[in-house]
Amino acid sequence: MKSYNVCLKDTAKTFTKRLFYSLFDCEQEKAHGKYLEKKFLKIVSKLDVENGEEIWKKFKAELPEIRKTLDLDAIAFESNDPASHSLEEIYMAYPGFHAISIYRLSHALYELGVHILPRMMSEYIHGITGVDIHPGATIGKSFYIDHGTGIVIGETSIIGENVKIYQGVTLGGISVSKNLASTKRHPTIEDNVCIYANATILGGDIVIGANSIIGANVWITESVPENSLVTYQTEIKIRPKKNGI
Ligand SMILES: CC(=O)OC[C@H](N)C(=O)O
Repeated sequence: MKSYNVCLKDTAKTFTKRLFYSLFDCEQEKAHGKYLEKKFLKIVSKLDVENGEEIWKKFKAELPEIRKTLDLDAIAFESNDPASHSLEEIYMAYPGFHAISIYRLSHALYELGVHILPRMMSEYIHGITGVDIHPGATIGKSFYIDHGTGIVIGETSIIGENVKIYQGVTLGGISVSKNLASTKRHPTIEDNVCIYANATILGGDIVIGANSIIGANVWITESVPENSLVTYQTEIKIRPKKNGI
């Protein structure tokens, strides 16, 4: 029987947690720098990834740029959410910001050709926040997720700059079949689009044009031109209660 090194899940969890801490906290960076390298090399060698040391060097060199991009995300959170009181609150308490942080770190590793560790990192943050962003997705600058929970962003999604999404949004595939593995299966969202709660947007050819607003609960399987407002009509009846009902 083949054995799988599943206890690496714990190692990947601690690695991801400390990587996040050290990205934003200089003291933590000093405390964990060596630890992170050691754990990274341990994980990738157990996962049969070649050139671990070279990958770590390249990844480390990308961290300052990732930090700058995340600082822009944090500003997007603070300037879009009327419920936030400071930038510090975003770093300390926002699940959406935690999720985009781990996504940007995992995406960098994915782009360096590492596959299982980035997926373990995204599953770690998925477990904490309910936000499931595949490390292969492409997400532009100043991305804002409000009320991050129940969100799914598929592997081949492409998201432009200044995009805002709310809880329950799915950017998914219209059909799921193994032979679609190397095709674009998930939508493209252009710059400045806002997608409200529980909208489901499906299909690799689907483009949501720039500056559009996608209303809550819509189900979209066709492209939307720039500057559109897409809403879902439902009929709600309100009447006085009769005999207690
Ligand atoms: C998000 C989504 O469409 O998932 C379905 C499948 N895992 C795929 O990547 O196509």
